[in-house]
Amino acid sequence: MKIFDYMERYDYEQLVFCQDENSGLKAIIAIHDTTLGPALGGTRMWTYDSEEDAIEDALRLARGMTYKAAGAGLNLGGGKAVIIGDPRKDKTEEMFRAFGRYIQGLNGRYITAEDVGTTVADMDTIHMETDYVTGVSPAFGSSGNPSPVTAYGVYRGMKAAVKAAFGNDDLGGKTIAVQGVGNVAYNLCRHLHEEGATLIVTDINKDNVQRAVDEFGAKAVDPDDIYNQNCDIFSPCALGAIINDSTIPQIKAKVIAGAANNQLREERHGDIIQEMGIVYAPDYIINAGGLINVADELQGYNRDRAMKKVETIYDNIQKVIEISKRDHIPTYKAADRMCEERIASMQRSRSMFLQDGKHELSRIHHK
Ligand SMILES: NC(=O)c1ccc[n+]([C@@H]2O[C@H](COP(=O)([O-])OP(=O)(O)OC[C@H]3O[C@@H](n4cnc5c(N)ncnc54)[C@H](O)[C@@H]3O)[C@@H](O)[C@H]2O)c1
Ligand SMILES: CC(C)C[C@H](N)C(=O)O
Repeated sequence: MKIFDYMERYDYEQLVFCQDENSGLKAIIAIHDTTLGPALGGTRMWTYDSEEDAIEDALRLARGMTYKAAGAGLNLGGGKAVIIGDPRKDKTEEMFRAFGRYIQGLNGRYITAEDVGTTVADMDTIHMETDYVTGVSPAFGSSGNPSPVTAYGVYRGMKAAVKAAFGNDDLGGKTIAVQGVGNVAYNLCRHLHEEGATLIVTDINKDNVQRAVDEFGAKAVDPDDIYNQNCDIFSPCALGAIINDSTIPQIKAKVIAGAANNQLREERHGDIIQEMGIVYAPDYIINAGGLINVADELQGYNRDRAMKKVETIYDNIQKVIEISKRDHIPTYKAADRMCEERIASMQRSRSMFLQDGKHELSRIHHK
């Protein structure tokens, strides 16, 4: 991979490599765009096959966060971090504290939170070294685990997409195939089950599957069989790039709405599913609930205020679908357009000089 070529193509600001021999930390922090504010995005811990895979994941996820924050109406930029390692075996206090010190060194350009493979306890450890971390334990006045809030946002966004596809937003009686029933999807399944949906689930983790079977009466299928299920909605809630050349021909659902980041392997896959008449709820719009929730910590966390903002995901999905119809473009392009327009217009307004500008880090700096 030619790193500068890649960074130039999507206009990345910064890529930081963190190495600490003592703790074994090998991490990458990618900052995509800070036009709207400091870059906020989670830290993923994963056993990457190669360093190149880890760099690419950090870069792709960081760019997604720029769009996620812009689409959700937040004054935040996009960034993401990855730690190379097995979250079940390789975590230590030294590692996360070393990582926290690297974040502190960026002096607020990047703020972290949870992602796949990291937990509230990890954020608490990072918090020993830096204030630039969210999703910390409620005991610190923070918002805690973002996953249930992400799940609620996905549930609301799914209803908006279902309304566009079926004429009303009732999920009762709908069959929903859920890929991955981890932190977010477990909570999502609870909302769907409560509304009377029939669930089909899969996961590579057998305990997670069993929990969904036991608690929500879900039907379990093998991971490779989730795409071709007879269902109304396909909900990808595991990892990215699962909408691709080999899965698309199998999909029978009328709606794709799930929590996973970077669901389209390539943009052209978004064009293909649009042509098939599938309503695709763009990932970074529908899964913004966790970001909205942790971002609220920067103002002094208020759960009611955060949840009110999470409700707007329903409206945002509707807005994207309207733009898609108006401009005759797929929903993923409509979402990009909506977010890019906001960033560009804020960029223009920020060129105006203010002697002492207010920004998102005021809370931290005025402590
Ligand atoms: N946690 C959040 O608040 C949040 C917010 C926005 C987006 N997301 C995204 O949502 C997705 C899920 O996040 P999470 O926090 O629930 O993670 P998680 O690790 O708790 O859950 C993911 C689940 O997917 C399963 N899985 C992995 N590969 C699979 C495969 N090939 N087939 C089937 N199952 C597979 C895992 O075993 C796990 O149970 C991720 O893509 C994450 O980036 C999460
Ligand atoms: C809680 C968020 C800041 C991070 C989350 N993992 C996301 O991708 O949106």
